[in-house]
Amino acid sequence: MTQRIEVLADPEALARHVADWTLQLALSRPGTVAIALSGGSTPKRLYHLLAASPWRERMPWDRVHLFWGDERFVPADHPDSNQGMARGALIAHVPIPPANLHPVPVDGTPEEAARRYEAELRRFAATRPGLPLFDLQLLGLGPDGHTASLFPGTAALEERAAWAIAVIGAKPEPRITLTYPALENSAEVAFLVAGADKRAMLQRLREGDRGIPAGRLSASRPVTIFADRAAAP
Ligand SMILES: O=C(O)[C@H](O)[C@@H](O)[C@H](O)[C@H](O)COP(=O)(O)O
Repeated sequence: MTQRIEVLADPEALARHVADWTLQLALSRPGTVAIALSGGSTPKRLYHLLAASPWRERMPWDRVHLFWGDERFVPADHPDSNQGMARGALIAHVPIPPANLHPVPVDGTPEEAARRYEAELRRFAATRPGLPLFDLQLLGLGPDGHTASLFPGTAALEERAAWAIAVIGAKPEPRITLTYPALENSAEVAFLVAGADKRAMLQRLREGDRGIPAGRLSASRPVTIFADRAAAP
């Protein structure tokens, strides 16, 4: 993975910078703008900003399609839901058409819900021939080196065919995660990394350490890491 890093003073500066960057990216696309969101605490401020002035007014919401890189298998109104977090921080406050929302299903069994999400992704991909699945994949970095719900030592790390799979046993609740082939199928991949507790893992990510899940991503385009100074001194 080729990567570049941008270091911002603190989480607030990081969120503002990524909000500007996301806006520019969205405005540079002529058609649909497919963004896969991440869960976690770091992007929440970004989502709040995109729902506020001046980003809210400038984003081409009618062309933006939102997906999720991973989801906890809990109802959307559960405090742990990534969809719920994005709805509360962003979606409820912007004029995005409901048809442009592509949340991960959380009904039925996790395995079957993952298959339905995969089908949704493939349907969407078919509407943009010649383009990657996503324009932007936002990712976080866990303290154990995980990204999306690709956790160390899980079978999901080896999946090269399916785009979405269920991850059972890594966390108390089942997860549904996009796999490397889907995460890598994006024009831009951006990691948002903040806080001193991420320092060691960020160092490993920067070294391209394939011993951590985040380090195994091999995107065809350079990956951008947006970090705050606490994470990247
Ligand atoms: O739903 C999730 O848990 C994630 O998508 C996960 O991969 C997250 O991005 C990292 O754990 C970083 O989370 P923080 O931003 O909270 O550190």
